[in-house]
Amino acid sequence: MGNYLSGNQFPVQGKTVVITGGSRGMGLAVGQQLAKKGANVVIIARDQNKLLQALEEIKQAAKDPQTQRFHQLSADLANPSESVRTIDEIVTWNGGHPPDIVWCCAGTSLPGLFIETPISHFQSQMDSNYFSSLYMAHAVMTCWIKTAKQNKTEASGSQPRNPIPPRHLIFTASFLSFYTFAGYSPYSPTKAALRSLCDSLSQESNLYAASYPNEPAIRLHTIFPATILTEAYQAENIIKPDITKKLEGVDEGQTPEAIAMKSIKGLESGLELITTDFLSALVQRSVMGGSIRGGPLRMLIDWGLAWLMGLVMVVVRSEMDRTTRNWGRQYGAAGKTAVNRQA
Ligand SMILES: NC(=O)C1=CN([C@@H]2O[C@H](COP(=O)(O)OP(=O)(O)OC[C@H]3O[C@@H](n4cnc5c(N)ncnc54)[C@H](OP(=O)(O)O)[C@@H]3O)[C@@H](O)[C@H]2O)C=CC1
Ligand SMILES: CCCCCCCCCCCCCCCC(=O)[C@@H](N)CO
Repeated sequence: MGNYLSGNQFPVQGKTVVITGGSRGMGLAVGQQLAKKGANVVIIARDQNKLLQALEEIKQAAKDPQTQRFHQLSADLANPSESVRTIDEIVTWNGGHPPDIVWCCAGTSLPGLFIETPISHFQSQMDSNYFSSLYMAHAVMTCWIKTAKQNKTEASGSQPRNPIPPRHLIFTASFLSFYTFAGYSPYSPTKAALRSLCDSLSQESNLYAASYPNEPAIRLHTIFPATILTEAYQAENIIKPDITKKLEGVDEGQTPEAIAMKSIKGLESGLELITTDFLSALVQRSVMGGSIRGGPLRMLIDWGLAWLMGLVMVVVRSEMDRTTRNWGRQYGAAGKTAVNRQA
C-alpha cells in the first residue's frame, strides 16, 4: 500500500500474477522481471516441457525464493472453457483468492498476402490473439466480480475505505493495432480488436468500481510493442512476404527483456495504453480516439503530437503506397519474389 500511495501504480510485491504465454519470449521476460520484484507468478501455455523450463528460469530470478510461490498450467487458451478451468485452478492454488494481476501475452503471427493466406488462418489468428485474451478477461473478471459479491460490499451510501490497490488486466497488442500495412491482414485486425476491447472494458470497470467501492477496482491496460526479437519473430519472418519485410525495415526491434521492462515502467506510472518505442508512441497519437488520456501535461503532449501526426501520417501512408506499387511493378503480386523463392 505504501508503494501504491507513493506513486508506483503497479506494485507487485506479494501479489499473484498470471501470465499467459509465459513460457517464452516476452511473457517469460515479464515473468522473470515481476518475480525479481517479489511477485508470485503463474504461467500458462500449451507446451508443458517449455513451461517447466521457463518456471525454473522465473524461480531463479525471484527476489525471495523462500516466500514467493510459482506455478505453471498447460492449456490451449483459444478454447473458452480452458480459461475458466485455469482461473479455477489458480484460485484453489492461491488459497481461495483470485489472482491480483492477469497479463495476456499469448499470441502468434502468421503474416501473408491476403489472397495467398489459407482462409483458416484468419480464424486461427483471431482465436490465438483476440479470443485467447477475451476468454481470459471474461473468466477472471467474472471471478473478481463474484468475489466482490460474496464479500457483500455493495455501495450502501457509506464512504469507501482507504484507497485499495487495484487489480490489473493487461492485454498485449502491437504497433500494428494503430497502423497496419501490406502482408499483415491475418494479424493486425486481431490486435486492433484487442485495443477496442480494452477501451470497452476500461469504461465498464467504472460500473464495478462504483458498485463495489470497498473492493479493489479493475484497471485495464494494453501494451503495443513493435518488433520483438524472439524465436517467434524469426519464425514469422520465414513466411513473411518480402514487401512486408521491406515496409517494416525501419524498425530494428528490441529484446523481449527491454520490451518487458518498458511495459512494466508504463504500468508503474499508471498508463492505460503503453508503447515501448518512439515510433509507436508517435503513431499512437494519430489514432487516440476515445482512449483514456493522462493528466493535463500528458494531454497537452498528446494533443500536440496528434496535430503533428495528422500531417505526418499522410506522408507515411503515401510513401508506403508508393513503395508497394513499385514493388508490384518490379516483382509482381507474390508474397515471395522469384529471387527469394529460390533462396
Ligand atoms: N514478436 C513480435 O515481433 C511481436 C509480438 N507481439 C505480441 O507479443 C506477444 C508475445 O510475443 P512473442 O514473445 O514474440 O511470442 P512467443 O511466440 O515467443 O510466445 C508466445 C507464447 O504464447 C503461448 N501461446 C501461444 N498460443 C497459445 C494458446 N493458444 N494457448 C496458450 N498459450 C499459447 C506460447 O506457448 P505454446 O506455444 O507452448 O502454447 C508462448 O508461451 C504475442 O501476443 C505477440 O502477438 C507484438 C508485437 C511484436
Ligand atoms: C513517424 C511515424 C512513422 C511510421 C513509419 C512506419 C514504420 C513501420 C514500423 C513497423 C513496425 C512493425 C512492428 C510489427 C510488430 C508485430 O506485431 C509483428 N512482428 C508480429 O507479426
